Amino acid sequence: MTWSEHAWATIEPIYHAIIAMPFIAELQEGTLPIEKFQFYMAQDSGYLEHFGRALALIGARAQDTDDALTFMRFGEGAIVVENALHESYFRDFGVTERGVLEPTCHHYVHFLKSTAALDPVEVAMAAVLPCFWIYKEVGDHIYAHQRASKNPYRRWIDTYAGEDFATSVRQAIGICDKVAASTTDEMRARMGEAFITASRLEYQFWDSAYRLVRW
Ligand SMILES: Cc1ncc(CN)c(N)n1
Repeated sequence: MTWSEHAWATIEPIYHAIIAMPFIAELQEGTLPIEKFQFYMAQDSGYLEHFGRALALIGARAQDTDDALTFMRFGEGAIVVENALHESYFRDFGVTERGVLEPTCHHYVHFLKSTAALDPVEVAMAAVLPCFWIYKEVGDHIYAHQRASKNPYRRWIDTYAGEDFATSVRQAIGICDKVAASTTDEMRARMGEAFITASRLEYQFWDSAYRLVRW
């Protein structure tokens, strides 16, 4: 079993809890109240900026230059491509400003940035993996189960169910498996812990958007 297969098996209950969340079910049906999606969008815009910074930092710290380049490109993608996407979502969904990072987003981005800066780079790579992998699985799940012919959230769903994103996800998983294969059991366990923490925070991110949790 590869490191990533084992890691995914450990977060399977979290993933199932995520796809059972009202936020995801209502996104899929197109019935999610607009203010919950607006809250999510505004927080996610802040998230993506800091996620991009964390990815660039991991790129700078990666041992292998190909991996460094891949992570720098991930960072560019998060900041440039996804923020541009969010600008158009802001217009389409009537979000006027990003606002402050609310508690869950604040905690999540600071977990990612401190891990990227201070923990071994393998652990940092594992910490950002759920941001790729869970979104891919959730995007595929929603895409496969959607029934509404006119879903206002269709473009969002298509982004994460698309082939471009799938390619990045495969690359991120591949790099984690490669670095895991050449490190110690202790480091693999630390990678697993970081993967679980970020997966929990993915759950919290959607949950707090559904409940509109503010400071
Ligand atoms: C909170 C969060 N996590 C992950 C992704 C996907 N890059 C995202 N847009 N937002």
